[in-house]
Amino acid sequence: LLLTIPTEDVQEPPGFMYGIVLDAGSSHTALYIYKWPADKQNGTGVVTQHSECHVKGGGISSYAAKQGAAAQSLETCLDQAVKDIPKERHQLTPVYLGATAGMRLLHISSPELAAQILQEVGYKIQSYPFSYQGAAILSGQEEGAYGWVTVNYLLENFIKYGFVGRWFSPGRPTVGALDLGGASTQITFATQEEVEDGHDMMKLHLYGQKYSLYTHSFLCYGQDQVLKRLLAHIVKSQGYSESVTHPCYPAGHNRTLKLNSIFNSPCTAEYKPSSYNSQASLTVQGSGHYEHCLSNVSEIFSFDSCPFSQCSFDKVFQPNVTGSFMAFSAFFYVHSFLQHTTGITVKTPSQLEEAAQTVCTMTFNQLLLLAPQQKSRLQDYCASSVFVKILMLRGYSFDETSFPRISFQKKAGDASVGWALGYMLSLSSLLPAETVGLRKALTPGAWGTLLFLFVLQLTAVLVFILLRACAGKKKGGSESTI
Ligand SMILES: Nc1ncnc2c1ncn2[C@@H]1O[C@H](COP(=O)(O)OP(=O)(O)OP(=O)(O)O)[C@@H](O)[C@H]1O
Ligand SMILES: [Ca+2]
Repeated sequence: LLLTIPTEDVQEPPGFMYGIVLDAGSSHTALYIYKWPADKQNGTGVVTQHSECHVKGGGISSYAAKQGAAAQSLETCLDQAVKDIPKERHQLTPVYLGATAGMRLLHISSPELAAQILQEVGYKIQSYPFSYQGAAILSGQEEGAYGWVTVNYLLENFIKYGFVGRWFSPGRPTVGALDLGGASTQITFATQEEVEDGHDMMKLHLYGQKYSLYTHSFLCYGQDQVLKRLLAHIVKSQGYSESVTHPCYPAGHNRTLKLNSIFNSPCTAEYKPSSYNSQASLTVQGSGHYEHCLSNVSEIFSFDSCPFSQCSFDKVFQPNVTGSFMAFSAFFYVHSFLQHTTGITVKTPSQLEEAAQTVCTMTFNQLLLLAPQQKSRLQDYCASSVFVKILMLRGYSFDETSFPRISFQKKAGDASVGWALGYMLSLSSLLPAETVGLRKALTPGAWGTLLFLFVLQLTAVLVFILLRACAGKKKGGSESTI
């Protein structure tokens, strides 16, 4: 009967709820729309990505000098969101803006400008029909932790829907998250080891499980800022002359730039000359010399003196890396460029080194033939690859065993990997601390019928037993008379 009676989980067609996150990164802003079935119990792992929109131009912090321009840059994507989300859901749709390292840097150099930009983008979002939930600068720890939440939510490592119609804890280990942005980089993973610096520790309570995370964000170690710092270091070490040799640029490749474009960031302050003409031109001449590139990139890290039992670099504590990792954003771009241009499958530390070395010795024209659509970035891939190699192998200490357990990807299923999804899940009620129990429900009609049939069956059995007993007595009585 249970098999034949139709059960219903929903009384009406489900419909979706929506949520929007604007990821205001240092190099660009992306708008993500997420959705989940409107009737589903909170927290049951059903949030998926509906669509995404990439804002043209730079990150919001790059519009510091132009009042109103940062807000205006978001219009196209916000207009798109109005079209992507059904009209009747607009007012129920929360919208969050989170800014990362570009705004952290602007906050260092000019807190007033940073506040003004946040305010103007906030006003712009509020002019749309959605439910505005604020515009904030995320701390490095938040950025790392939300990235980790996204990765593990998408991999269904917190809870999973079983075929018997119940959510359960899959009991799998979680996966670490490695994010390489334009201005900062984050490493986050669950660890049993003691985290010696309290700033790098985060405790999360999700779905009835406790997670102890190590997370650290390195400001000025995002790809764009590293390239800037490398140039600044080269300019300084070659005596601030008007023309410098860059060992990580392809041999024979030249470039001219303004000194201001190197020294306009707090990340290059330590290399800045005491006085200089910001409009002066600098000629950079590539030499494509792998060994020199390696030593110059190594010099922008500090590997000496550690106040803890062990450090990654720059006096930052790090426990041993453990388990699997997902590496996204520029880790993915660099990894896929290396594999595409060199034909080497980069799965081990030595393959990473071999591929980086190969790219560093290629000429600009060789690179252009292999990746013509990336013309403006080609000069930087050798430096970025060498940086990724040093950061992962010497900094984070991934080795022959742990490196192959890193998966380089920008998407998991249909969703982009980054902190945005984890941010929305955490700020809304979609990520409960306690475990969720969900049962199949019967419609009242079916429940009543079953109850009636059960009572009927019970009565029939009782009547049957009673009749049998009576018949037995009668039989016994007639026997005694014989
Ligand atoms: N398609 C691409 N190919 C290669 N590199 C890219 C591509 N798109 C972006 N990048 C570069 O990758 C780096 C990281 O980009 P991403 O968008 O993750 O940074 P962001 O979010 O703007 O920065 P942050 O997280 O530090 O605030 C940047 O240096 C960016 O210029
Ligand atoms: Ca980012």
